[in-house]
Amino acid sequence: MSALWPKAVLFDLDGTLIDSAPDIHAATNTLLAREGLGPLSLDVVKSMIGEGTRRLVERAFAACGRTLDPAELSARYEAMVPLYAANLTGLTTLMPGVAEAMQALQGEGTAMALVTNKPDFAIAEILQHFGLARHFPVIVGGDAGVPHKPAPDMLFLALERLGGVSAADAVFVGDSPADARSAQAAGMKLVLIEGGYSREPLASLGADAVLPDMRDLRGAIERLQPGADR
Ligand SMILES: O=C(O)COP(=O)(O)O
Ligand SMILES: [Mg+2]
Repeated sequence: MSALWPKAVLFDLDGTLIDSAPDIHAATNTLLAREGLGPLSLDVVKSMIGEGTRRLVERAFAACGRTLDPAELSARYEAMVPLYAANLTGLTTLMPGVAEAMQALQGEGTAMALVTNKPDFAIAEILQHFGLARHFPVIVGGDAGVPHKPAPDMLFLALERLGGVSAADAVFVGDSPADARSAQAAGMKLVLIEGGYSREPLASLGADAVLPDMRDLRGAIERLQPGADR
């Protein structure tokens, strides 16, 4: 890979680096059960992940026939935080090929950042647990104070914190429509990885590459280099 491109690779977390759905599923069903609701299946909860935990809680209650007003939703979100915080990694696994892909990029000196809609309370412990923390000098999480993906703002904030990398010199790696739309709005190259939590077929999202898993991430990024032979 050229030493000049890409200058940075930005990663999504849930459904891209980790399969966190089983722990999110368990916490969600505990929350619902307190009100005599649920349980929801793992696949249903997977389909609710991607736009942050508050949105997930709203969707979970809606799926049980409970439309929450903003104050009711805030109370349920506040109750979800300790439930999920108590079990962030017990059932969660690293997605295939992640460790190797991170190692390869790190070895080439590519700057990396994490850009996740996941709330901040959950991020550090998960990264630590899976040995990923050292790869991410920059983390933009769900409490960063800028609009969530699919808006491009979190990606721009990460590029700024990496020292002012331009979007044209960066690649975003994610699993969902929110990831696709944020990268496209930011003007970044986009790689989508199968096996995450997308509610839409990845082939329909206009990615520069769709990969079955992270194993060939480095090669796929190399092929996206402007001017590279296809
Ligand atoms: O918590 C979520 O809903 C999604 O998080 P992600 O942006 O890392 O996929
Ligand atoms: Mg995701």
